[in-house]
Amino acid sequence: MVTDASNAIIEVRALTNRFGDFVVHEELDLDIRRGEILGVVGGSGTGKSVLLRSIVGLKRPDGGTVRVFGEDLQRLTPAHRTRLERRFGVLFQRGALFTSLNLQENVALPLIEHVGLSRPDAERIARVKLALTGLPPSSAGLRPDALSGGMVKRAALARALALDPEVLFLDEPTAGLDPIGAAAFDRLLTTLRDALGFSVFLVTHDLDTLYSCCDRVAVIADRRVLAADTLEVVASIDDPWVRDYFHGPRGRAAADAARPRMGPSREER
Ligand SMILES: Nc1ncnc2c1ncn2[C@@H]1O[C@H](COP(=O)(O)OP(=O)(O)OP(=O)(O)O)[C@@H](O)[C@H]1O
Repeated sequence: MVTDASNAIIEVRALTNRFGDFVVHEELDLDIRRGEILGVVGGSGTGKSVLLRSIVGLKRPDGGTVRVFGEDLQRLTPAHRTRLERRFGVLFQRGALFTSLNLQENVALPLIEHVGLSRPDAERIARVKLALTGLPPSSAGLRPDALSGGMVKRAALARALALDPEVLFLDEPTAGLDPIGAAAFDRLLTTLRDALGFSVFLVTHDLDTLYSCCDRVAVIADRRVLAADTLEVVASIDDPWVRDYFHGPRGRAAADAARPRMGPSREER
């Protein structure tokens, strides 16, 4: 999908984050555009999750601004901010489903808490969301510990979709899945984005995911966004981490696997 630079729904400007003396981000700029799947990559500890948390309002930045749907997050009243945050769906790295609740109850919870739906109505919608993510009706009554890793990810995605978000934040959604499960999750994400039109901020280490579903890729290095562009442009940047990541053995394998779909690379044309 080609996205329009003028259509940014989230604008991060001069963001600074630190923990004590340790500076994670310094003057970091990044846009998330309407309808895109933006992959966010970078070495371990470069601040991808902290960036996600700053945007969704879980970490107060030490400097800079985060504008979401045109509004400066820091300047909103708590009530306004809560309303705005309801337009986000978040899937955290470690699943974050309640283990004591079954899937239907897990997905229904935000609808009861944030929208005030009755339990039967919320559970009816929850079953629709579970079906959207490809889970069978029989899964609704199961608890997370009775499911495979791939099913847990789907259920967590169903919960992130509970409130029909305009932006979905995913922190390493395919971590821990086998390659077939990961590829199925990538396809599911693309299908749902195409059908529902949300935007996605996707933190990942998974090169196959970048090739199969991301419209743009942002590389975080040295406390900033080194580049945010199409995969082809980003992979051609002259930077040691980019070279190792995109052009090492795993990067070449992912590029080879994607080539039949994406066509020849720039060097091959
Ligand atoms: N609450 C915290 N207190 C202190 N330091 C923190 C806290 N949260 C994150 N950090 C530090 O900030 C840096 C960035 O963390 P973050 O989790 O965003 O990295 P990441 O790029 O997502 O890493 P990975 O790819 O390994 O998940 C790390 O050095 C981490 O130790």
